Amino acid sequence: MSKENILAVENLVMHFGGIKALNDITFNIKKGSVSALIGPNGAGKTTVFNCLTGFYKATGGHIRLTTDHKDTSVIQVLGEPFQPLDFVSPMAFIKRLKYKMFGGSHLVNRSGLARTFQNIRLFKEMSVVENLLVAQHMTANRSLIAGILNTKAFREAEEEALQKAFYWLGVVDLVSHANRLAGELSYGQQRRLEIARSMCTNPELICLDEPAAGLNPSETEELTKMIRILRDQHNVTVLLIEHDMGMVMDISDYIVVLDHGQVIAKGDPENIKNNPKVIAAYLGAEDEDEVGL
Ligand SMILES: Nc1ncnc2c1ncn2[C@@H]1O[C@H](COP(=O)(O)OP(=O)(O)OP(=O)(O)O)[C@@H](O)[C@H]1O
Repeated sequence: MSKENILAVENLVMHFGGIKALNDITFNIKKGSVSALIGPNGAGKTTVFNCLTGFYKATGGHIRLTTDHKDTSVIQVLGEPFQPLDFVSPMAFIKRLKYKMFGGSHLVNRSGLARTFQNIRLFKEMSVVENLLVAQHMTANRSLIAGILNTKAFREAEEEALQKAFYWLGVVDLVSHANRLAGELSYGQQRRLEIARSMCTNPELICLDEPAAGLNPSETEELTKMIRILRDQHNVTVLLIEHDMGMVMDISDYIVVLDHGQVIAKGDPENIKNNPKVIAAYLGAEDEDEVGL
């Protein structure tokens, strides 16, 4: 894999019983890019995200995440099945067993990948700032004993977490809403809060599942600006699933198009706009004017 790629997906397969949701998906995502995964309903986009983030254990294939500090096989950290070699090498057996027992999506997040969901999944009964503090529990330097004794290190960790929460609230323009319940925010604000919450886990790659769904045009414009800020000022690579073609074409450096669980096209927006396979298969229309490309 090229050093420039933060993510390499190779021959990814996901079956649900007889349904072949993903059939041999291969694509790479370059570090520092904004890339989009598009395709018609049911093409397999969310299933790809679910395999990347550990919500599903892929049926086959490889997913390699290369961040500044780690080179991670996502499928391995999720606990892939025992392989013949494991029964020959005790070390390989122990390693596999460790991942099977303690692996999971938390390890994918620790490796530098975070996501948001198609349906907003905030803690709606908690305040805005509490949502961001919860997101930091894996990284914050805290222990039960330190909490009971209220040690200096504990207080410093609390202060740091609060500072980070307010930093990201500033980026997504929600500082003045910090103490409101998350469930009381407008839809657009909740979407921004979800992004801030993901950013509190220090990802190098963030996967956004339909971030513009339900937003009005001015909110979509704000979101587009924010995604650019993430890429340009925070060195974050962004991979998004989106049906708003205007936004996708405007913001993406690279686009992967899926249809019926297969990649039918990859390339820059100009390339994708003019690809007859995409126009016909993805949007089911011959005329690109009809489909907004
Ligand atoms: N947990 C599951 N069990 C069974 N089938 C599933 C499951 N998750 C997804 N599928 C199937 O996999 C296929 C791809 O679904 P997926 O949600 O990934 O599509 P999508 O491209 O994200 O669609 P949309 O744009 O509507 O969100 C569909 O046929 C879907 O019914």
